[in-house]
Amino acid sequence: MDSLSSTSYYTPYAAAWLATVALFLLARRLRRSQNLNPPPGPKPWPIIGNLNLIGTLPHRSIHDLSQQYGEIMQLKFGSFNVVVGSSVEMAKVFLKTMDVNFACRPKTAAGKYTTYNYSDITWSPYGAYWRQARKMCLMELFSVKRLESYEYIRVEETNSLVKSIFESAGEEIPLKDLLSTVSLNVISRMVLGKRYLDEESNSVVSPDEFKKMLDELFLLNGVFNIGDSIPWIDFMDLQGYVKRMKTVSKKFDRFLEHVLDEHNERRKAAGEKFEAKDMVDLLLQLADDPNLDVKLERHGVKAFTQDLLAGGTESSAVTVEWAIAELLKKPEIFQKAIEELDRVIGKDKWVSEKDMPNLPYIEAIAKETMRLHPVAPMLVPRRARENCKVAGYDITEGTRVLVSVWSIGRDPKLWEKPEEFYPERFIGKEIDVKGHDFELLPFGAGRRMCPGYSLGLKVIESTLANLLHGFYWKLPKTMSENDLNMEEIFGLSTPKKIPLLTVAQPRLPVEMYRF
Ligand code: HEM
Repeated sequence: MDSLSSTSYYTPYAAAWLATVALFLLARRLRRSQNLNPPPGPKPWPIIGNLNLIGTLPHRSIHDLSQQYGEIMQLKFGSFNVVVGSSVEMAKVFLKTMDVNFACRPKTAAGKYTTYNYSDITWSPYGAYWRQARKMCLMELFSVKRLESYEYIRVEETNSLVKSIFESAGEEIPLKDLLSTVSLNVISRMVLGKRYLDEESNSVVSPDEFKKMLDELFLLNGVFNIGDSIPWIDFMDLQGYVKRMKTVSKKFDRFLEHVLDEHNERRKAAGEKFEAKDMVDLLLQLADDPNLDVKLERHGVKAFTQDLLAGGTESSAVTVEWAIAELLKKPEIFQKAIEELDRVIGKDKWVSEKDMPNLPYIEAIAKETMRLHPVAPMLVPRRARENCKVAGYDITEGTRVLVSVWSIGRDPKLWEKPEEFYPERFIGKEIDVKGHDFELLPFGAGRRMCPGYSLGLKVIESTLANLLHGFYWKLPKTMSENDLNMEEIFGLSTPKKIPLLTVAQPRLPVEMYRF
């Protein structure tokens, strides 16, 4: 009784006290924001901020704005500050000097609904769970030894790509479809232990359906979902994206449950003699490890597996499709590539991964493609963990940070005739794509840099080299170089808007295509 009466006695005082504290904090925040010196940027509208300035290709809208406001600018997306760095100097600050402050990701609907509530690698916040995930990538999943041990898979799958192109010689080929089949097969065999998605195998999802699921996942992870910027209208799901996220994530879950069950059954049956042969085996073993700093739960294993499948499939196929499209516009580059391949490899051999250091022109084509068509034109968004100053400007905690590698790749101060596809610009230059040279960052840099970059690079370079070695490439008869549409669509990756149709003719002796 006593306690009840004392509670009611104190309630008005507590409410008044709370209101005073809230007012004090609000006033302090206001005072502080008035004293801040934010990066330059367009004046935001109430509620929407600057969202009215962002078109269907956000990287292009943001590039145009940065031409006006400079190498560091601040936009407002709904109620969130978004800072964009679009020069080598700014990329260095965000991804190197102050990387630790920007190594977090914003909370987005995509992270919540498509990756088991941020349990994957890409969307998990900076902290012990994410650090452990990166350690697993470095030590286990993408170690040099592990990648080498899977080389035979990459060779077999490239051979089967070459064979299927050979069988369609002279016909119009939708190249990206074939390329994503190869990368899906490579990654599926490395991660899941087999081509789960063979037409014949009894998979719960058909290969076509799975590719559609991956496209949808990539798109939804990159779209500008209004609810992420204006949280109080999130529940309305005005663009219908959240509904689509929930649908695609249900489909993935059904598939991943099936994969994990099969792997666990095999593990149980093998008992003590069990040996991990693919990445899911490794992840399940890690999930059983009592010494892990942070427990890896079943949904974590599913989220990591999905990240590996998605990261490994789409990006390399998109890049190789862009490379061939650029070459079809400039046939003289084909000629130079062929000269190098004939001289270094010869017509009686296919290109192996070990040959790549001897093929500087092919490497240059790959780099030039990634300069003009980076898969993630503004990387994956980061989030400021604390207030800080960059270039004399104040960046407040929670600000979303984009690094426009798309703008850096087109910066006339760095590249002569930046819009021109000109692989020669890399010949004799020590610029690599591994996060050291900030003028070319297709995989990002720093703590959040792509953990799969060496696998991605191997797949891109050797697929491209063998496609150029094995075939002459032409546009369909009804098309000229000027008809070739080079527009892109925006998502987490940036593929060609209109998939490339092309015609291949074998270039090597017929017996070379019998595997
Ligand atoms: C052409 C190939 C690839 C390209 C261009 C690419 C590009 C990128 C980029 C730009 C990022 C964001 C980096 C940042 O925020 O600074 C990233 C992150 C990531 N990539 Fe890749 N990637 C490729 C291949 C792969 C492969 C093969 C895998 C795995 C099998 C993979 C898995 C990931 C993961 C898990 C992250 C998130 C890392 C984190 O947030 O800590 N990627 N990738």
